[in-house]
Amino acid sequence: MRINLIPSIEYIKEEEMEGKNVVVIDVLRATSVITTALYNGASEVVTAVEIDEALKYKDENTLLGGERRALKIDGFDFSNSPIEYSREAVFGKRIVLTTTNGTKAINKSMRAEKIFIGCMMNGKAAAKKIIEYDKDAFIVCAGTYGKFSLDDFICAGKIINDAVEEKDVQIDDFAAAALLSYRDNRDDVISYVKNAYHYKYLISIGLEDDIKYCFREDVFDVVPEYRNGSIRL
Ligand SMILES: O=C(O)[C@H](CS(=O)(=O)O)OP(=O)(O)O
Ligand SMILES: [Mg+2]
Repeated sequence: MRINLIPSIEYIKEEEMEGKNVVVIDVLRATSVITTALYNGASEVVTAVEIDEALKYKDENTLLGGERRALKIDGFDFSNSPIEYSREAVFGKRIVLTTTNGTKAINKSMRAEKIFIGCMMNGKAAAKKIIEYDKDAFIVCAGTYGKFSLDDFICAGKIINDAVEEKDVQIDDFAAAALLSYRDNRDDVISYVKNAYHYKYLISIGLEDDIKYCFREDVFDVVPEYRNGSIRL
């Protein structure tokens, strides 16, 4: 089995995903939000690319979350801060999420056989999941505004590290670079991520706690999966 890394949305070739499994990563912060919400008992997460599309889902059992320029959208229940998606807030609720990068990366991965949601907090579980299926897989980094982003890259490195420790898999050179970056920086991943544009932007608007939250490793043993229009455990 082989794991290839797609470094950002602009590198996705949708036709290459046919018959492969995919782990989509947007560690800051969409896939960290999805994993947190489902772990805390949300019934499902539906992704919407546009704000108007998300608003159409609103009903008494549905909460809207997401961001534009990393800020809460008018009329929405949550921003894109995973810390807001507590058990008290989301248990039994459907969440509709629209974000700049992560929900687009999920949408562009629809042709894959299986679509899993990965982040630092469920990295080991996500690695085990792709190994369990023993099928060629892509790790898709959402990136920021379509471009490569260090935060997703090091998270991919963590998942690849966990996968190669589990099984002797082949990896492409992007995956090897991510693996080396993770291994060289695993003792202080946040110092590595400080070099990322997106880190600096989130810090500038006061979201340091979100970054610390998202870079905790293996605190959730669940792997959300997209199936038939929504993401569930
Ligand atoms: O909320 C986030 O962290 C980003 C927003 S942006 O890149 O600053 O516009 O969204 P995401 O889709 O989770 O990367
Ligand atoms: Mg992001």
